[in-house]
Amino acid sequence: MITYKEALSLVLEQHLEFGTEVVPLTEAYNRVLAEEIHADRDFPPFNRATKDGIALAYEAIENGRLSFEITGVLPAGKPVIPLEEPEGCIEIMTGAVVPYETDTVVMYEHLEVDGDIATLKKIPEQGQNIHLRGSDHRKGERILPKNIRVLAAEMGVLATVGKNRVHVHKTPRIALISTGNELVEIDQTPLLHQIRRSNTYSLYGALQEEGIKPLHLHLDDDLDLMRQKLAYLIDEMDVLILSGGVSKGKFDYLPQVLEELGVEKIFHRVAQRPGKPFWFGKNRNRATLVFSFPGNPVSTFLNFYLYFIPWYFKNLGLGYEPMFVQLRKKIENPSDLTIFIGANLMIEEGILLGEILNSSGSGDLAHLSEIEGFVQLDPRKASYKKGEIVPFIPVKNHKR
Ligand SMILES: Nc1nc2c(c(=O)[nH]1)N[C@H]1C(S)=C(S)[C@@H](COP(=O)(O)OP(=O)(O)OC[C@H]3O[C@@H](n4cnc5c(N)ncnc54)[C@H](O)[C@@H]3O)O[C@H]1N2
Ligand code: MOO
Repeated sequence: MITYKEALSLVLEQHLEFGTEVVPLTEAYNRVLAEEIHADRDFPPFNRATKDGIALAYEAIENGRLSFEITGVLPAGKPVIPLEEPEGCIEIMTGAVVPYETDTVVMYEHLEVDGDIATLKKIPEQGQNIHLRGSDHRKGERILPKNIRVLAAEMGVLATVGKNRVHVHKTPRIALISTGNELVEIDQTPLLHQIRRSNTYSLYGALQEEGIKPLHLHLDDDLDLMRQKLAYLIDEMDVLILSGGVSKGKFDYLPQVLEELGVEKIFHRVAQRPGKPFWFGKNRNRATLVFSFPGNPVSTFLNFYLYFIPWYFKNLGLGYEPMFVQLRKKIENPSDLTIFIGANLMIEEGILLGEILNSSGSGDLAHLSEIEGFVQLDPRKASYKKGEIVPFIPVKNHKR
């Protein structure tokens, strides 16, 4: 049996090409950019007034002038007009082009306006209230790198450079498959020996958070049916995520069927709890990856965030920085497995703390909605002290 660290690095070694595609900007949200974005003009493209008021030439103030005749009005969206008289001023609105002959904008609140004469209530600073052309970015400068997620701010940046069609990485074709004869559809009333399938619904949501719409299906523990359906899915999909049927039970057929179908086992079983019987493999010809997670609800859920998410982020070139928290209480891990315990985050005096929550084990599905992630405790004779720093695997807000 391999360690969690070894298993993770074997997963992260795998690379799949999903290809790229062009989508309309309104559909680019949550996708990953496959092109660098450059400023198509200076940012801002002209000297822009940042207040409603008047534009004037500061030299006139230096010459002792406090009152200015308004010689024109300049709204945003109109071509610039010149200041004809150096002793005059132009009424200007936020977002309008500051006339070349002027260098200072004074807002209405600092003026007394009587007819077409504006008088300063106080002496302004030269150059104030002007957002200078090119001061944010120069034309041609890179303003967004490749391989970042398009979120709200990026949508705005793409819009401002006129990208109504955006080059993004394709999302992978993923099949999400539950297995097990004890599972019934969620609209059915289970008999005493049955339960509704829930694991793949958790992961359906988790994949949707990544902008992925998986194919969602169920397989009964029937060898022939499994062979037939999985053969098709291995051909058609980039990734198979399975839940259940990978431990030592008499009907745990998956490892056997997957290998029969040419999916090479990379490992089976990891020295971790929960999630130990995880089976991971790859079909080399078709480059399909198979994440076959143990069926206990917490095991499936944890392993998805432990292995699939870091792999997916790395595969797309998105950063995935490990996160750490301080333990709020002393805790032991005398076992020989890496254990993962559900925890919440809290901040005390600016320090991120992990508070461990009690749960009744890997079948405790309802508890998952209360946790923000899992703390990772490697096997160790000495106990983990209060205040010790340990890795944390976030399951909420993991998009950093
Ligand atoms: N002799 C051994 N028995 C078991 C071992 C072992 O090493 N030796 N490992 C245990 C561990 S750890 C786990 S985890 C489970 C995993 O077993 P499987 O992957 O074969 O999962 P199943 O037996 O199919 O299911 C386990 C459990 O989870 C429920 N389940 C499965 N799928 C779903 C679903 N989609 N939604 C909700 N619940 C699901 C299933 O009904 C079972 O209760 O094996 C241990 N046994
Ligand atoms: O690994 Mo199992 O996931 O302990 O319950």
